[in-house]
Amino acid sequence: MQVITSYLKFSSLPRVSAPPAFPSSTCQRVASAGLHHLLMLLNLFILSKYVLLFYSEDLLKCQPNLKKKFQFVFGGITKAGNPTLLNQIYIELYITEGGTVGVSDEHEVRQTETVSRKPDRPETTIRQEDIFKASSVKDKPIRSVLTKGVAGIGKTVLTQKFTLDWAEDKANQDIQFMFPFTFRELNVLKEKKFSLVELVHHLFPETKEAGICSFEDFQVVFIFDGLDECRFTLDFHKTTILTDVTESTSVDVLLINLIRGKLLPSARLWITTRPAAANQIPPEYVGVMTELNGFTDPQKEEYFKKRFRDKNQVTKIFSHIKTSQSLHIMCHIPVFCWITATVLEDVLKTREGGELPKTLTEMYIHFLVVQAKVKKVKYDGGAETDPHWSPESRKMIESLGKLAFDQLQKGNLIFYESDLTECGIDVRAASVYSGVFTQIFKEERGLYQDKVFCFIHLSVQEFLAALYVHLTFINSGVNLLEKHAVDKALQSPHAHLDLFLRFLLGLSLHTNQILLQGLLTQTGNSSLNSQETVQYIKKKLSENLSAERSINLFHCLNEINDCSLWEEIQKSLSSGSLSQQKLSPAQWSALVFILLSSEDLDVFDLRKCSASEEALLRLLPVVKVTRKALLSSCNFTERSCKTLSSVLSSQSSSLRELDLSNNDLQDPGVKLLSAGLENPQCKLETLSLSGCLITKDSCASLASALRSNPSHLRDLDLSYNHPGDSGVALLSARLEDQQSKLKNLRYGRSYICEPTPSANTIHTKIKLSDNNRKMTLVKEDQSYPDHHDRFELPQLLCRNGLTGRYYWEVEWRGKVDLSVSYRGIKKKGSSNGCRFGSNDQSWSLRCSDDACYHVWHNDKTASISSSSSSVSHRVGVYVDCPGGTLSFYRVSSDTLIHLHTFSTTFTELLYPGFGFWSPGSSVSLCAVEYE
Ligand SMILES: Nc1ncnc2c1ncn2[C@@H]1O[C@H](COP(=O)(O)OP(=O)(O)OP(=O)(O)O)[C@@H](O)[C@H]1O
Repeated sequence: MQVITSYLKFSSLPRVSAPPAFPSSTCQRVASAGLHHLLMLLNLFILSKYVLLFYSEDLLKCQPNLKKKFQFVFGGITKAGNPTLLNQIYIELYITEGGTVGVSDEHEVRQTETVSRKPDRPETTIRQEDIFKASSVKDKPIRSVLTKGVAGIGKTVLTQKFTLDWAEDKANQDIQFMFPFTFRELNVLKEKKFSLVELVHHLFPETKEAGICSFEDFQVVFIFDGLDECRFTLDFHKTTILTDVTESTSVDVLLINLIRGKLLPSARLWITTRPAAANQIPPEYVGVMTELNGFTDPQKEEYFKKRFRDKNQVTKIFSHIKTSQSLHIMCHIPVFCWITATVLEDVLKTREGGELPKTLTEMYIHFLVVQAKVKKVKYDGGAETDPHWSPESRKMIESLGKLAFDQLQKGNLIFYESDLTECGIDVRAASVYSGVFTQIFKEERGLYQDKVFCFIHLSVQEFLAALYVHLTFINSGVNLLEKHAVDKALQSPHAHLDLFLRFLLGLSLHTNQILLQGLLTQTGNSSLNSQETVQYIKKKLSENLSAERSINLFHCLNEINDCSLWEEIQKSLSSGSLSQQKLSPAQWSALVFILLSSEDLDVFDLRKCSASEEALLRLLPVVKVTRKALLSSCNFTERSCKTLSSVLSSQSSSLRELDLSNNDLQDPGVKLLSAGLENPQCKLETLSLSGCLITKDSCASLASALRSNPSHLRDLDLSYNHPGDSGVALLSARLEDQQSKLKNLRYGRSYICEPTPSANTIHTKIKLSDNNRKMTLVKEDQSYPDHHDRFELPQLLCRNGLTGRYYWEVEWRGKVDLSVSYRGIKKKGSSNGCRFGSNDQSWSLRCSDDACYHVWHNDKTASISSSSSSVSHRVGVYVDCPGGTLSFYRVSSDTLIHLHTFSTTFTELLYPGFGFWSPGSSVSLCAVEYE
């Protein structure tokens, strides 16, 4: 074989047996060679051609085996029933490039790089057959791809399709060998020793039969599916370097060296994993990171069309799914489509309408019930109306549950006969079990031709394991988990108890226990008390968990219908514990998934999560289902306008009120937005564009949009902009139009109020005059009665508690503070706790004749840029309490020039306040006219 290989090196090797073209280099050499040489070259060419034919035939032997192995999927396979062809049910999956390898302490620098590069790079999608041709890596071939995806998103099916397309000559014809491994298979070889060549021969015996012992000269692809299931410790630090493909060692050493690129460096690798286990591979060995994002809405429908060929049945089932938002959303994950299809097929057969499953646990309970029914009717000869749980089937679930739990604890996903016996499952009956509960338990021919077993999908094992823990506690009071289930899941190294925890929590709900009536002979307290668990989860969420772990805990809260979920997600996002830049696209979609399936989101306040464009784009599906979106002061640009415009023109959008105030949208942004507004589908009723730096051009596009679609918008707020007289005229014409619904138009200065100084807080040396509208710091004490609220510093609060939006204007002299403050600001003493702007209770613009303007909050200051700070003595203050903004403007010949905006969340009632620094300094409240 060595000789053959060296000849193969000489020419380029086509994978199929087509005769190779006479190499052009050979032709050139022929021209210049003598006869002797000519004959020699001819011999060599014929020999190489012969070898290629011979070898290609061997290569071809591998393909049919792979084809045979991968043409079916488990979903729907029954031993007695019809196998499902992968090509028949396959839906093209949406793979995105990007995402980061999980948290890994050793490679922080590299990770920071990856993360910080990410926002500039738009996500690109890749087709399955192009997985080694990612667009982000153009300059060199991609050696390794790591694909992350949550449980059941379709990683295995994807690798299967990739292999099948190759084996069927449909794609990637430059690859000569493809070796698809699963970590499940490899785990079984944990104790054995192999060289790489022996390992390939062992798992792909056809390569051994063909005598193929060397792969250096071929384009070889290794696929390793399910890194999360890996039971080896992959220690990249300590494992010795191995370069010899014929040297025997343990499988983990082979794997590590393949991944490092030391062993068979020419090979390409594709590894798939659930996200939490991705960090087992150091980022430097990952050429490209990709993520699987599940089905889009049309793909969900396509799935059901392919699954049920009867059109009526598809329409019936799919319209059922659509009646439950959470179910429809859940079907974004393919395995739930499969389970849903199985469940609904049964539900619709037995009863029309009725409650549809909403959570994962509910869905799997229904699935189990369906299996019990099938067993009863198909195998036990029972009638449809008989109770579906019998003492035998109860016993069977208990035994399968024990097996699932014991093996999950040990990290085993493949079992031997001895494991079954240990759980009280009769080995002889095992085949009956797999025949009966075919969709739960399947029998596979193992590597040594002995029988091995596994559950039809890992999630089914996770569900049955949780059910077993629950049953044991209810029946005997024994808690099989030595510690709190949440801790146990959080401490499991590759998050392999995450789904288990979700199911366990789900089973603690009484409503779910009812669904299991007949299997559970009694309902009762589960090992987890829902309320205590909610508190415990919230505590854990406040600790520094990885995004994956936090997201699983959100799923858990959802599973027990906890209504504070949205609040918790907001908290994590706004506190930075779930840092928005670090969330991968799939993690964002997981958050959206949780939010949409759990909450009735009437009002959505983006600022409570993160006031940014990035967050808006990620959470857009949430914006679409809310009635009122508060998006003020979020640093939006034109990009957001374009996206929001598409939401406005979407028929399915529920949005009726949109607050975009205090974003620098400017005219191009508003133009984009107007395109959405003019769409007849747009049903927006209230739009606020206050303080968006817009001019008469925006008014023109808005007026034109309102002419095209006059039937919905009622309130339009354009205050604090520069519409000019012509802009105002254009929009005022819409107010007068009979057809138009527009009733309220705000522009110019709006929300005007006049603060009233509070006599109880005013410092004794501040004199009130001009009907209490002028305040001056004087040298003499004024005669105010004693009051515990009186400031000991020369300042005062006004009486007006602010809750909405307000604007006031003042004329000032000397050195003064124009402030807003919570009422609780300290009054006594002269420390920072009392002075406006020097604490977290108050915000202040300090104006002084000589030092221009400075803003102050919490003892931190910033000066205002010189271009806008040429001092005028008239200042406008605009506060938007719900929007969390406080803006200051310089007023110059009736124009507002923006000085500064504080963006925050006001947690208490605000009060206007004024402070004075030098005797003679004064503030006068101005009368402002509505425009
Ligand atoms: N592209 C697809 N088209 C149609 N059905 C799919 C597709 N991907 C997955 N499915 C369905 O979902 C099931 C689960 O998919 P798969 O086993 O590939 O998920 P996974 O991501 O490997 O899950 P896990 O991490 O739990 O191992 C499949 O058996 C199949 O029924």
